[in-house]
Amino acid sequence: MALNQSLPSSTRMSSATPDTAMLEALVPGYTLISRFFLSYFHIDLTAYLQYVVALAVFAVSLRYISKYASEFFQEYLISYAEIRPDDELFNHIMWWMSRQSFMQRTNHFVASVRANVYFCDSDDEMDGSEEDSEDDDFDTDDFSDDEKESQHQANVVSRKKCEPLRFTPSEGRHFFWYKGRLMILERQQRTRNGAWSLFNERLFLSCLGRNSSLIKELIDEASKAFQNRDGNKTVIYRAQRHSRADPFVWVRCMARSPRPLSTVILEENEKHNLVKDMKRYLRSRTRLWHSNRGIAYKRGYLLHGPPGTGKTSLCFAAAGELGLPLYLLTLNSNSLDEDNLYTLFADLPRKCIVLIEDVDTAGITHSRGKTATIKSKGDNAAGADTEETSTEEQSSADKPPLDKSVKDGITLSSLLNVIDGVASSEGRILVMTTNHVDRLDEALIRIGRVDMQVFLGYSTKENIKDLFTSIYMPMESDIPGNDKTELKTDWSNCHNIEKRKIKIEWKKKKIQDYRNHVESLRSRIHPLASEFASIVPGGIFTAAEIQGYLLNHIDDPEMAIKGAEVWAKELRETKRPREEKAIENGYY
Ligand SMILES: Nc1ncnc2c1ncn2[C@@H]1O[C@H](COP(=O)(O)OP(=O)(O)OP(=O)(O)O)[C@@H](O)[C@H]1O
Repeated sequence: MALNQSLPSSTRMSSATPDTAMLEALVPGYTLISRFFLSYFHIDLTAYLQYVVALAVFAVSLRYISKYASEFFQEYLISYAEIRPDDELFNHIMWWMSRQSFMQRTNHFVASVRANVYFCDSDDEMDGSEEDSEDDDFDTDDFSDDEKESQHQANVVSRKKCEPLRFTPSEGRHFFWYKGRLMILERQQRTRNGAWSLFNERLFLSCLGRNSSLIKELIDEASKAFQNRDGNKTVIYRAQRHSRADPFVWVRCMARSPRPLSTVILEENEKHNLVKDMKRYLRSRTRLWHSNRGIAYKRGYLLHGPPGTGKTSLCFAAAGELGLPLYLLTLNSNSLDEDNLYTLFADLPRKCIVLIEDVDTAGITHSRGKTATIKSKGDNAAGADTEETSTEEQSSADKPPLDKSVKDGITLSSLLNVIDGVASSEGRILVMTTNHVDRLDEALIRIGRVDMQVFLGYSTKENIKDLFTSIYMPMESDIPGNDKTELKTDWSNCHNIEKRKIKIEWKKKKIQDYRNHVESLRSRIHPLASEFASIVPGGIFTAAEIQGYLLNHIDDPEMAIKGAEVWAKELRETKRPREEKAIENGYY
């Protein structure tokens, strides 16, 4: 013992080597730490070896015990639900959370304005701000027109600056009470290669106890609340991806008030036949009829015609009329491949409209890529329509190819497989639009893939009259007092009862004046429409062009008529070279 004490410290250290080696294995860096203590504090950790070992063993076992205890706890004592970010439910929960009072009290949250993934379409709030603006118009009546205009502008600008703030739970655990029980929401985010990706997020909802009914109730409530705010609006989804590494998925982009079918001006028969056909297809007995006969339950439409003739508008109005969500898909992206397209179609709900706009510009016209053809033959071996495919290929081969035969992304073959292959999704309505129907491959528009074609052409005299009427004819909801705008006016800051009465009387008079103006406009609108149609030539302008002109004179139909001749002449001159070129190319 005395000998050991007289030895230099380095020798003492080396005599403890087997122990330190063991400690080094348990506590990496132990040797360095003990040397540090010895040289600077003159404390020999080896003297406390048994305590250090005990501590190390305790720390290691605690790690394991806590891991197993937490697993046991999660397995047997709590219920939890995982919500994946590629599921629409993720947005429902985040939106619902943002509305809960505990989000106002929490001290770690994500703050955002409307333009984010959960709140990209708070139409309800938008409507509110529009209503306010109408009140502004009434209240600024004492000013001159210029002052009124600049005050209105100032209001609009200030409203724009005041985007509503939304707070959602940030990464980590959040505790809150729901129906008297403690709930935990855990948001986990993992970055991929340093980049944030929505798809790497995970959301867990948990509560104490093995009964998960409360979590299900919460999810149900959040989902219903989210859907209820849409009311009868047409919800629009778009295929998009969050980063280059992610696949395309359907992302809800907005919910818009449905467009009345009557505001899409074209032959009455055409649009009613289209909607009637869609309605017939959606009946449950049609589904049964198809399944009894082994006929694929799907329906395709092609809307074609020059740009600005109402193809998209018609599709949107039909979605509103049928109460279906609209799924927008563009095939132009090089990174969209057959597998991804297939997944997108597989993810569609049972009843919806898929709109593929400008299908001719997707680089898949007239030509089935070599690789894709081989692929489609392979698919046919699995039971698809072999004979038909080969005849279609023959017909395609006869035509001069307009595009490269193979492109990155979607090939014609891929598209045909997805919309009409054996495993393609059933129940959806597919609408394709094009400006150049003659450029499309026959295979794409053959009966079965496209069951009805609707041509939307330049506006006829009758269409011009209808367009004029639909733009200037006041609607019931335009009249103040017929909707909630009048009731929403805030008189609360007007405490003087007499003054208040005067204000209300004043407002009533304003409304009456506006009603008189509307009545007078209503009685004049049809003769004005006929006059406008007699000036603007039929069969030359698109509805979009005419609408654009009329919107420039939105407050003054008489002025629109006055300037119509000059406008039509000038537009015709600018269009002439385009028309000639189009005729030369055989497009129209
Ligand atoms: N037939 C129509 N009836 C009423 N409005 C129309 C009509 N056609 C076009 N419009 C108006 O013109 C604008 C453009 O219409 P829309 O996008 O539906 O045309 P489109 O044929 O789909 O054009 P594109 O081929 O360029 O996609 C919209 O604001 C729409 O209100």
